[in-house]
Amino acid sequence: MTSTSSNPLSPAGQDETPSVAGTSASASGQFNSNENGDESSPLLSEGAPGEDDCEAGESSDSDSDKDEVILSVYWKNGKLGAAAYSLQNPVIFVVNDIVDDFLLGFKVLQSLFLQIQPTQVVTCKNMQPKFIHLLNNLLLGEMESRDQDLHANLHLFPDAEFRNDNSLRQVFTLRLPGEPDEYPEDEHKQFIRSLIDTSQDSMINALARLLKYLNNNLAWLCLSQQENKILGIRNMCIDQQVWINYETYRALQIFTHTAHPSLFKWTPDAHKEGLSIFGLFNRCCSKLGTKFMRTTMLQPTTNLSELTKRHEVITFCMNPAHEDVVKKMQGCIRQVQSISGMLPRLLAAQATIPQWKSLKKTNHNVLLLREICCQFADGVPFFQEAKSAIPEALYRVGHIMERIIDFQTSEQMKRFVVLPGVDNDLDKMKHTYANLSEMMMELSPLELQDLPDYIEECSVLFLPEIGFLVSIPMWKDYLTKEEMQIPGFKFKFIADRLIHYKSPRCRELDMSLGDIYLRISELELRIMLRLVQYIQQHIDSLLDSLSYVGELDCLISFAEVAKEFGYVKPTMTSEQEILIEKGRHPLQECCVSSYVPNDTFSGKTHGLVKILTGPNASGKSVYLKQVAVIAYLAHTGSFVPAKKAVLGILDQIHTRIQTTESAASQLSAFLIDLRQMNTAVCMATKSSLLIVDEFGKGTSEVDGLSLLTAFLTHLIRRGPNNCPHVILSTHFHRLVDLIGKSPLIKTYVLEHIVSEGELVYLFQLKAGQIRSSLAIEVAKANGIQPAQVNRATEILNALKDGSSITPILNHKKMQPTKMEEDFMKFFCSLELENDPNIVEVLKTRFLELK
Ligand SMILES: Nc1ncnc2c1ncn2[C@@H]1O[C@H](COP(=O)(O)OP(=O)(O)OP(=O)(O)O)[C@@H](O)[C@H]1O
Repeated sequence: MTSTSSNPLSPAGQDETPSVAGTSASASGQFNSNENGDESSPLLSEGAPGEDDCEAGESSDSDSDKDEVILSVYWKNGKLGAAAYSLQNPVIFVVNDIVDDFLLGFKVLQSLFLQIQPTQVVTCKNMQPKFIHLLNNLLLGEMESRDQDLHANLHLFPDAEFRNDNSLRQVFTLRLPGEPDEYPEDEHKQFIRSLIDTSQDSMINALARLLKYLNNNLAWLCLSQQENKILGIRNMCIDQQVWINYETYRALQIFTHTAHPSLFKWTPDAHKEGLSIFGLFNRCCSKLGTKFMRTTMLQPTTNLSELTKRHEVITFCMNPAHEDVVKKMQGCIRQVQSISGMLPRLLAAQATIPQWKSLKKTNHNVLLLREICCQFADGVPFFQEAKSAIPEALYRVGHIMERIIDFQTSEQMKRFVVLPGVDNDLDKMKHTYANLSEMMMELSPLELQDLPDYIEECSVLFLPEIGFLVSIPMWKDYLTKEEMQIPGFKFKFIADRLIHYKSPRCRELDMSLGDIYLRISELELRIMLRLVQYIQQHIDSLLDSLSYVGELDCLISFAEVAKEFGYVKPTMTSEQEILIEKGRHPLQECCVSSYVPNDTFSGKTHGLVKILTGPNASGKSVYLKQVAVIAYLAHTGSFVPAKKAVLGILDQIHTRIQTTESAASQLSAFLIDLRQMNTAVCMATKSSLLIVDEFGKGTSEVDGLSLLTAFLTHLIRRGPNNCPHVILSTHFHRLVDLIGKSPLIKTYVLEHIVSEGELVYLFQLKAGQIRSSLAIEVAKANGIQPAQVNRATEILNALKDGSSITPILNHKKMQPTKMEEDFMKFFCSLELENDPNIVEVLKTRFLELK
């Protein structure tokens, strides 16, 4: 893999990172601490060193090995953010928020550990127990390999310290050596914002806590406050994952949230998916599949074997001979439900009957799916995995549930009812309980014998918790309290003109059988608890199986889209190349009547830097996005919209396409552009793809052109072995001349023809370069007023010739009036030479005309 996939915190990792061109010098890690030992750059500007407020014990061993790597992680709402620092490479690395959760096995957290190999971990103690448990285990593994004590290294801090506002404030206390000392507060904040994306809540929380931890442990870490030991801050890639930031996701329309159109359904969170890649691909038939697809799209992978595995499933599902099998699989998947929501209730033995039913149905269908997968295991490793991903133990779980729960009666009684044959005592009690009515019928005549003669009828009944009662219809319309008293019988209550009494016989029955219902319920509850305990042992297997089902659903969905739109399987290689034949933009091709496909060849032999020019609206942006989307899709395991695609594994996809100004970012549009460009140039390796659409248009042409030239020159100077794939479009036609010649650069235009002043777009990419964006022709074709088009043409011609341009306000006067024309004619007819009265003559004639 590429250099970024190694531990970036190692000193070697630092060396491999290129130095930075552009604004953010500190991000390069090339700065040294303040040479004068000036106290104006402390490690952190706030907080008292030497104390630590964490709950776990701290190692205060000042002689400890100083190869300390501190990782701070924060996980909330399914998003993990992290920040890390090592003493040997004193740069902070941040990992922007990324989807990770226990259903996905916290894969991101695990690869972060493998990559960073932290010696200290800082996190919030209110994280889910599963998260803390995993951290413990990971750290334990790490510590075992280093022969260190676990508890000295896991630091849990209260939740209150991870509040976004406080965290951001803490982050702004960070002073970096690249920043001028005299920066006022606002500019300092803007400087920090230009380095990291402050909208990434989890990352900011993790970073803030890391800074606080470092600040409180200066002495222990052998850092002096005078010495600035944080030399920079950089974004970090996670191993086996393609680095893509949120701006790129937005620019490529991977996800698009639009507010819900229904006024009734409107809430601040009511979003629905707009036109997006996710929307196009999501044909999953279960929530698990949709969730898996979202995660897959948020975690494009560089793992070749994983991608090959996904491709094989898609190929299988696209085969017309397997249509029925796929339908059967989908039938099962539809019945599978995500049980994570019901888990707390289930494990607390409080699951409702519908929840038990859904658990049983889910388990049953997961096993059916396993059987289908096993039938086709030969040649499809993903199906082979079904055996281990869906363990046989689940058969037993299903069998036990079926054997124990009487679903039909449970539904009627709205409580957990156990089937006969599970417990002898229970069966006996139920038998007695079932025979109670017969017994009570036999008792009624006996009770009537003991009653006064004026009472002609009675019955015996049983009420749970009250016990046995004699029920007598009212023998008079109105009965006084005294009249209701019957010797030997104790009055209980009246309901529906029936008076209920406790007789001596009832009291005896209460003693022997009265709590039978309660005992039955208690025994059934105990059986349920045992069942829950058993299920709990297999819950992880069930959750793993659900993740397998989600993945299968997602891959079937990929296959359906690939089939419908004619996508092909990309060949993934470890070479530095992107070879796409007749590529298409998956969304754009659905929006135009006929889409023109285009090729993309990038690599050492084809050139790594492509500069695209073309008239406005000739298809440059669409082409750039098309390449990025195809490259991106290939790393999700999906097929791609092209005739043929061979793609070298990419470690990062950067784009500078769309500027989303937001109040939250508090950066101007141009600063956002700069940050995106700077991040790309700093991070990109030879295996990265940079897509740049019209960088520099947010400032003056000269400034924009200069910056773009500088960024590009920096990348090209890295040579064929280190230059990333760069595809950029620009209206700065002098760019190519300014950069100079290099075999790495190839120039392209999007074909068009101008016929009789009319511009016709062909959208076909061809080698070449244009010198004009034909904006005036575009304006004409798009209904701009002829007067404005003419004036624009006039100015353009004047600029080309270098002649002067008459300001628009004087322009009208340029058109001579009739009087002026007459005057000019008269003027031309004069013999001017040697006429001393010429001025007087002219004046007189002018006044005459006026
Ligand atoms: N390959 C294509 N086939 C068919 N239509 C296309 C193709 N590419 C682009 N178009 C159409 O052209 C329109 C303009 O494309 P695009 O926005 O990419 O132009 P542009 O060159 O980037 O323009 P500008 O320089 O003004 O930003 C698209 O909205 C789409 O309708």
